[in-house]
Amino acid sequence: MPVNPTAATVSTTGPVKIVGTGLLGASIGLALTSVGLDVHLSDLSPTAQALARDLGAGRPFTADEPEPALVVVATPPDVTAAAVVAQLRQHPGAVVTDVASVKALVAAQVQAEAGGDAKRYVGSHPMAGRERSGAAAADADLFAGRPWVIVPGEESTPEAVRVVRALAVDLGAAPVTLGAQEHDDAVALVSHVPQLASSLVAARLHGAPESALGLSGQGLRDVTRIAASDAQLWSTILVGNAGPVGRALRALRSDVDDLISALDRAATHGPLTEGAVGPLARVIAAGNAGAARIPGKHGGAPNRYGEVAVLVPDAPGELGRLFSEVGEAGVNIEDLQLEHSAGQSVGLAVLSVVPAAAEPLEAELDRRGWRVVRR
Ligand SMILES: NC(=O)C1=CN([C@@H]2O[C@H](COP(=O)(O)OP(=O)(O)OC[C@H]3O[C@@H](n4cnc5c(N)ncnc54)[C@H](O)[C@@H]3O)[C@@H](O)[C@H]2O)C=CC1
Ligand SMILES: O=C(O)C(=O)Cc1ccc(O)cc1
Repeated sequence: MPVNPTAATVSTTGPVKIVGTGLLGASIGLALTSVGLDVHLSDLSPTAQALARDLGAGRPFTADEPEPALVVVATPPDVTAAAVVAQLRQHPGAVVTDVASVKALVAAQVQAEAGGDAKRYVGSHPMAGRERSGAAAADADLFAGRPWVIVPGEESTPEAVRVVRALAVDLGAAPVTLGAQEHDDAVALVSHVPQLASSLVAARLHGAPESALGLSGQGLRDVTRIAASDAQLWSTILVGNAGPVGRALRALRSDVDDLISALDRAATHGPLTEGAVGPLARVIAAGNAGAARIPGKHGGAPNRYGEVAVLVPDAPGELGRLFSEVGEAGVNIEDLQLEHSAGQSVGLAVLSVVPAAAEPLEAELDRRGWRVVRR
């Protein structure tokens, strides 16, 4: 589904230079080249740059290129401020933004080192990504419908802010303006602690017996999806937001301590002992209330795609047959997830389709004898 705007509707003017051509840089490059903008790529790793080029995210930056109007720095957070300052110096006519997941540290370093050039810098952070790094995982539609935080510096000009907001809008995102500290506190809660929670739960599975792992279901898969994230990138993000993440983790630890006390009471004195059930139920109920506040879940903003889950027999050709029948029903598969438990004779294919196609497709697959799972 084309979710990016056409060349006629974009207000970003090129050339756009992208420094750091991994997941984020290449995704931005793909989206911008798809609407006809001139995109120049630059990466410390020649191979990362060549891969982004080969995927169609732009062409390598060379010294004879026309000056960029906009530079997007998409490097890991620990080198982002230095890269921003270098780009401000190298391109005196360009607006420079970055997409790092931490903002206060980057803003402070840019302000300290860029001097008068800081007026052309505006920080930003698209709240979109994946648990995979590198250009190979890039997607032009990555930002569609996602918030994109704009963090103007103390000295940013209104024009520089306008240019960065326009980039977010042109990539299909919804710009949200926040201060650097406000941003860092928010992402500690909605992104950085969830990453750690996922990693902590998944880490407990290391060394678990196969017989236990064989019982894994969707709940465990949901909680551990982002445990596959890149360890080096995430360590850099977490130390870059150490204060807010540490505070949020302490609050979590206090809740965990309450749970352990209640469980210890139940383990020692029996499940019905006074003070055992209450704290456990309170945590689950508080979790219900918290989860209900996440936009996009439980009647919030609509998801980008509808999902149709179908049980597929574990036999040669069955998945192919499902794809052909979805095609015959006139529905395009936008994305696919396969869930398969060891030793089971069926797998679950979760097809992402445009929302309006989900229900009719379920009905059609039912009619054709497929076992549709309504979740
Ligand atoms: N991965 C995600 O889901 C998200 C990441 N971000 C932020 O985007 C930035 C990039 O992350 P990813 O694209 O995931 O990482 P990535 O690892 O896929 O790509 C980073 C690229 O930067 C290059 N690089 C490193 N140092 C450089 C330097 N000094 N100059 C030029 N290139 C350099 C690397 O060679 C690599 O190709 C990070 O700051 C991250 O916090 C923001 C939103 C989501
Ligand atoms: O995969 C997910 O669910 C994410 O939330 C991706 C993500 C990772 C890092 C960020 O700084 C922003 C977004």
